[in-house]
Amino acid sequence: MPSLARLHLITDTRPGRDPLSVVRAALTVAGADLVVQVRVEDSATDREAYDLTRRVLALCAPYRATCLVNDRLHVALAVGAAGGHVGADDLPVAAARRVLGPTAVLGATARAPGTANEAVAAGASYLGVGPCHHTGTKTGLPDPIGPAGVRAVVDAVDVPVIAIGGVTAARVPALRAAGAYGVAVVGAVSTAADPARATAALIEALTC
Ligand SMILES: Cc1ncc(COP(=O)(O)OP(=O)(O)O)c(N)n1
Ligand SMILES: Cc1ncsc1CCOP(=O)(O)O
Ligand SMILES: [Mg+2]
Repeated sequence: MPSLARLHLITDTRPGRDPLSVVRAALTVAGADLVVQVRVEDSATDREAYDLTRRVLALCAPYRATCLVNDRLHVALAVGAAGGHVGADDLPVAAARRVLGPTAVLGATARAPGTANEAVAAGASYLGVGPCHHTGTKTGLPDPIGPAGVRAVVDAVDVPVIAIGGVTAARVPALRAAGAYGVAVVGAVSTAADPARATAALIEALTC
């Protein structure tokens, strides 16, 4: 299995966004060094999620970039994506692992060492850890854990930690110093005036 890319771009499907053009731009810069996670609004139908994921997968394929699906693991299986990501409101990690099979990429959300350990024991192959900073992309989240919170999880597990929540290129060095393997972003790329340039800045920050 290829190693996990350090930059995870999560699709922004809020009204008025154009997730496919953002994914296209990011891929031209990052290529295989990108994970694209398809995340749709809870109100989206399975058919909408399926159609978007098929399109994202088609964009990723020529670059050999990894495509994951948030929450809806049946969609991941249906399109042949590399795996999925689950959190507290989704299938439990062990159940998600059974659904996806032993070799799929499976991410799980954690914000503390205890839940992080449980997720890894249940079969998570990476952890999404946060929110690290305040974010305008998702509401109802607990307080940000900052780089120190990331460090606490990193020290507890032996899988890659992907920091999420308010991540910008400027914030990457502190997160990497805290032991984060990589970062997941929505707004830093999708609301940028130039998503390709924003992707390049994140890649550069992650490679320093
Ligand atoms: C890489 C990564 N980390 C965390 C999340 C959040 O997942 P979850 O807690 O299930 O929340 P939703 O994204 O489903 O609203 C993620 N998607 N990706
Ligand atoms: C889905 C999710 N889970 C925790 S923060 C977040 C949103 C991250 O978006 P942004 O990169 O715009 O802060
Ligand atoms: Mg979820």
